[in-house]
Amino acid sequence: MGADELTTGDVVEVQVGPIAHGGHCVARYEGRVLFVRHTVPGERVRARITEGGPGDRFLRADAVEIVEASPHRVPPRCPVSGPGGCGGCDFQHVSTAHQRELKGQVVAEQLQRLAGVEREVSVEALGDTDGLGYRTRVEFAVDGPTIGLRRHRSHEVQPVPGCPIAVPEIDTALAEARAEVVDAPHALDEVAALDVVVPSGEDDTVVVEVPVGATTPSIPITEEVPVPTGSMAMGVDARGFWQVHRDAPRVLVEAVLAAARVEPGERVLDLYCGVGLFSVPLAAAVGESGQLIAVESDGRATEHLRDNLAERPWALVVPGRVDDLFGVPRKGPKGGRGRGRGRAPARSDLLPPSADVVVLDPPRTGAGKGVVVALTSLRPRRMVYVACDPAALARDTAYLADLGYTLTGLRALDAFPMTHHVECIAVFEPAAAR
Ligand SMILES: C[S@@+](CC[C@H](N)C(=O)[O-])C[C@H]1O[C@@H](n2cnc3c(N)ncnc32)[C@H](O)[C@@H]1O
Repeated sequence: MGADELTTGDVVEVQVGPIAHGGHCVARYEGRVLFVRHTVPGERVRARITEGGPGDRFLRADAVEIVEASPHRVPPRCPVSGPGGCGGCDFQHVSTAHQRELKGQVVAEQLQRLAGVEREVSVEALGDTDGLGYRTRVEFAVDGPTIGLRRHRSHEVQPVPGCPIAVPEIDTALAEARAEVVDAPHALDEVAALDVVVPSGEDDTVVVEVPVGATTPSIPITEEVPVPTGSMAMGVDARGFWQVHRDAPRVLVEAVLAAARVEPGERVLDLYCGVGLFSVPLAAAVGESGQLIAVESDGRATEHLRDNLAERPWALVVPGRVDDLFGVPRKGPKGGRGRGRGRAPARSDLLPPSADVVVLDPPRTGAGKGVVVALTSLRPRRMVYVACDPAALARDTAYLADLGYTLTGLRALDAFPMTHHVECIAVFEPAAAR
């Protein structure tokens, strides 16, 4: 079969090359690039094309037969994780130690390619190393009486017997929901998803029924996070943003505090702060002679943030989008006259003219050039950038370098075992100050 004619459904034998960002490996078939899932670098596999055809820049494929296996291949711990199955995990077939090596290679490759930074990256396990039983939140998709998880790049629902990467309480809740549907087959007809949450600060599992075409009720819960001074109880919505790995809140707080090296009396910005996982301990670190400014755009998260910071009146909550508050124009839709085109909005007076330390934890898209420019204009002595997407981090690392801020520290945490996701904590300092 000629490479130019390859199309969805065809099966070809390929030698698998390096890991790429996104949970797949790169392979070539007569020069054409294939992104192959369910394989490991170095393997020889038969791969079925799952997306793409003649004229496409690359094709997506699943390894459906392993001709020569990698020594890092292990039997998947989940029966529905293979080709065509649940799209939640990318690396069930890879030893957890090698998963971390692969993620380290991806972070290093992104930094090298997008920012010209040469650095070996080793990814740290969070607590246990088997990569199972860690998720405290799972949103199950519902399709009529079927409860499951979405297939890869699809809306189809794959029924699941349970979720081995979730804490056991989640499987118990799933079994109860299933039993209910057996008794009443139409019970979930108006339900789009079941969001199951196991809050660390409460005894009971919370199951949120997400209705079809209607607003989901907001259900406040309490998370309890061990911190150096004891424990902090934080209010958050059951469906609001919260770190999914049961150990991630504690480990991330420790890592951010260690990276920020905040002194009493300093002014610290915590941007994209959610309900204040970092804001609360940072406010404690600056003390009442200092100032903590916490910025978050989500309305419900901001309400929780105010409550969570209530005992620290030197902490200022600024509701709104970081880009808007800094007067950074938003990008419009491609080629269109999108919102934000034209004159930039004015910078908000709520933001200070300078800061000692900036902590930022933006969503997957990263901060972007405009925000990075605004942050460097505050002349912080340190920026701590928490990133869930290594490509966005690498792109922003390049912008920061152009503006005189060098990457001086990096930790990568395996906060999402079995998936390709990785959490990075990067430290940037002014080049001249080093
Ligand atoms: C990755 S979460 C981090 C939250 C917090 N640091 C934590 O670990 O719990 C990113 C947060 O940024 C908020 N967000 C997204 N875009 C934003 C924007 N443009 N400006 C301000 N906040 C934003 C989201 O609502 C979310 O709470």
